[in-house]
Amino acid sequence: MNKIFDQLEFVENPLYESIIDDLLQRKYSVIDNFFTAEEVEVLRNALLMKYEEDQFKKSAIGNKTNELIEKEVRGDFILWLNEADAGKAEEVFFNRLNNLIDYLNRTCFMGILHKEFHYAVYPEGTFYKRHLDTFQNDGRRKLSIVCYLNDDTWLEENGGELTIYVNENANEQAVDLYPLPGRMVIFESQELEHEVQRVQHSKRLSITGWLKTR
Ligand SMILES: O=C(O)CCC(=O)C(=O)O
Ligand SMILES: [Fe+2]
Repeated sequence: MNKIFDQLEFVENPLYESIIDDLLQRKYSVIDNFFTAEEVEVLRNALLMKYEEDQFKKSAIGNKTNELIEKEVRGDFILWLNEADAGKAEEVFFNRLNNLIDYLNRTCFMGILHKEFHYAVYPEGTFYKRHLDTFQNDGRRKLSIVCYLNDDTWLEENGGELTIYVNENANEQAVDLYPLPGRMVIFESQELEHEVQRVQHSKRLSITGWLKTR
């Protein structure tokens, strides 16, 4: 199909439009129920199976120092996803994300060419100290995306909030977001510092990733 038909077929998507509006206005967007309860359950089960099979690795931080210092910064365990040999669960995930990426590229000329995603498990007692995602020394990271895979028994006292630091009229404000199942948070990687508060009583499950240019 040629370009003109492509454009004629374009259908405005209200959800994606609201994400774009949020990003333009405040550099982050929170989308509850981006994934359905069933999709979250399937992804959570896939994550837990791999976690129990010991496929996860202790996360590292940009400048490799020693284990002790790393634990003081971030305590999660991760497993990178490979879209090329994704299972059924991850296929649903990538389809949904690719749709959003296509839309962003078409409507905002975002120029997103690459993406990288990993599963993450924050065991009880762990956290990720305040940082910018360019900490990982990757200037190509444009948008950070986090999708939460906890079950619906997740309680406020479990902590694990994602705190995003936003500047409003030169005042810094901390926005606390609970890792609720099906919730997706998307924010500007180069702009917003954020942290994961200490997780209590349970482990915190998610997929985190980046949309990248060039
Ligand atoms: O899990 C989250 O809410 C955020 C994770 C994060 O900041 C990161 O992996 O860089
Ligand atoms: Fe981060």
